[in-house]
Amino acid sequence: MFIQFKLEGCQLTNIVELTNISLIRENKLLLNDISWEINQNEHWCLLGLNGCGKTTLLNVINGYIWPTKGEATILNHTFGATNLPEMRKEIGWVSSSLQQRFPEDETAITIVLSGKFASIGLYESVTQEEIKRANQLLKQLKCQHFANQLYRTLSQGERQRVLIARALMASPKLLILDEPCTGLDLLAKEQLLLLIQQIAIEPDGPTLIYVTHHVEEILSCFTHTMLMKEGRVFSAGKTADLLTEDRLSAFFEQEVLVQKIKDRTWLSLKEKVTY
Ligand SMILES: Nc1ncnc2c1ncn2[C@@H]1O[C@H](COP(=O)(O)OP(=O)(O)OP(=O)(O)O)[C@@H](O)[C@H]1O
Repeated sequence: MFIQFKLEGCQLTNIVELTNISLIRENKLLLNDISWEINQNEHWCLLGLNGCGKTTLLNVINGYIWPTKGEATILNHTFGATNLPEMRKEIGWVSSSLQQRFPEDETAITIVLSGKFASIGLYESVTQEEIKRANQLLKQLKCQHFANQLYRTLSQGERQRVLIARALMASPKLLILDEPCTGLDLLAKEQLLLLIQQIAIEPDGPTLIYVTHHVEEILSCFTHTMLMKEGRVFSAGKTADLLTEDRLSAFFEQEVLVQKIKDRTWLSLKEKVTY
């Protein structure tokens, strides 16, 4: 078994339930009537071009941005009638923007331990049990050899793995991975994807939302995919039904060639890019 997860508390219905979410900022419609349902036993990939609203949507799911219209229920917490900080403890979030926010002088293991309290920096005392779990997570994410190294001295790939260990520290029910492969070389990226695949197939592991620009990062564990475009849902459903030449050509508004190699989908343009 990769990592032992404990899902505690009441039985969940849906993991994410967004109904007709719209968001207006500075007279711009950033999210346009988005409905999205994520059930247990599903893992989703969110694919979209730059600026289509992916990060904005994740901020709505985490309760950091309040939608202008629509309803959101995340892990049984209905916005407007819930304690958002409590809800956030059940959500792990890894993004490269988070990488810059940690104190310079903290070690990898301290960063992982802070995940228990969903804090940037460790301000609470920790138990031996928690230290044991942090070490176990570091080991399972292949980071044990730099557990006591200063976080600021780690490479980008090493930091991403530490941040995933941190996100898992509180046994989240939902784990959001926002472009975790940004800046990684080919091997570091494939190693990280392998670890993500292992987390996804854990029987009691968290539901995953994986955000990317790159179709080839959509692993076989991602049962469902949402294609997002200009603040809207372009298509959503079973991954196998979405990653077709017709659908992706319509999505990119450009003829694409789809190649399936070893459970992964690779895209290239049939013609030169058009503007
Ligand atoms: N507070 C704001 N006011 C006005 N426009 C905003 C605001 N926040 C975001 N935007 C705009 O909303 C759009 C969506 O931004 P968002 O960061 O969600 O995109 P994204 O899909 O995550 O992009 P990327 O893949 O490049 O990270 C962008 O055009 C951005 O400029």
